Amino acid sequence: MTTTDTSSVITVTGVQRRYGSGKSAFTAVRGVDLTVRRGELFALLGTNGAGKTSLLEVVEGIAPASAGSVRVLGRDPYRERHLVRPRTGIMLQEAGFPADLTTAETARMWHGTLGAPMPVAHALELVGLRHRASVQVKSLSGGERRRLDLALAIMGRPEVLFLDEPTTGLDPQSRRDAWELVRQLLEAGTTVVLTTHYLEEAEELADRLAIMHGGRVVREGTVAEIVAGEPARIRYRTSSGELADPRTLHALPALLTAGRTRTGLVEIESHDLQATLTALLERANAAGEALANLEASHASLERAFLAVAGEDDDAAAPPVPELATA
Ligand SMILES: Nc1ncnc2c1ncn2[C@@H]1O[C@H](COP(=O)(O)OP(=O)(O)OP(=O)(O)O)[C@@H](O)[C@H]1O
Repeated sequence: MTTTDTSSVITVTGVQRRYGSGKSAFTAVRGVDLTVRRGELFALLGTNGAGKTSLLEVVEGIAPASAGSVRVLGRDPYRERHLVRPRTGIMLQEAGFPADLTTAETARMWHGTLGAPMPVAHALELVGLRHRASVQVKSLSGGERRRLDLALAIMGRPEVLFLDEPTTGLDPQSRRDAWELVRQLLEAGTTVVLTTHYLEEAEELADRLAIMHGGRVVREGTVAEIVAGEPARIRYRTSSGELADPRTLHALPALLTAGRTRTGLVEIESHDLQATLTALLERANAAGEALANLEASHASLERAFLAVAGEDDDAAAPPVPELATA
């Protein structure tokens, strides 16, 4: 157990999660170590089926780990659920409240289960749902339901908030409103763990993030740290002259690859954008060549994600060790 660092609100050590048994057993989480610090937003990204929800459920205390250990606020969230749950807020992918209740009735019902909740009207106000208070849940739009889920998750003023794909189905304005609300919660000191398929959301909100693939964390750090490991890219179009032939570019400094896109652009990958671009432009100027549609960009989180998604599940992965006792 690693709870000596008081700034760590969540510590995940060697966690595995296995479904089924015998020959049909499947290990969805294959040995994950993570730390989430107090007051930060930690985003968990990953390809479909990477194991994000499987891991999150263990951290939320909804399911036990098959191996390894988890501490949330210094406690085991599964075995000591009664101590941890009142201090956390959980927004699942599917909430599953009775569809015949109205928005306000649902919120009041939930309100009754909490220790020191904020008033129902305030929670609905924060997510922009007050005007829908008397509408039955089944008549809410998909995005309005997500906002109701969010209202319920924050109603108990949690110290740690888990948001599993909170803005799926929200229109762009509602998504930005939800981000603003999350920012306010962070400013008030809430620790947030978020899963999302919207990389822009992670770029906007995350202090640190992890990318999962095949049951493991394969990248972890700030957005800048993760992106720094990926090459920068230069593209241009030129129909004649030596710069039109990618094979003549091999002498450019910091060059990784040079080739052509399907649409005929010359595409260069570099590990030092400034050095490569400077040398390229000097050559173009000396030769009097015009580089049309010139584009130079550092790697984005999307590029880092796509690189992960293209990695073979087992190529870099050591075998999962035999399960230790949870
Ligand atoms: N109850 C279960 N029994 C067997 N396998 C399961 C079960 N739940 C999930 N899995 C498998 O575990 C793997 C991880 O699933 P999980 O839902 O954790 O992934 P995810 O990263 O949240 O995916 P997504 O982004 O698609 O929501 C998947 O291959 C899934 O099929």
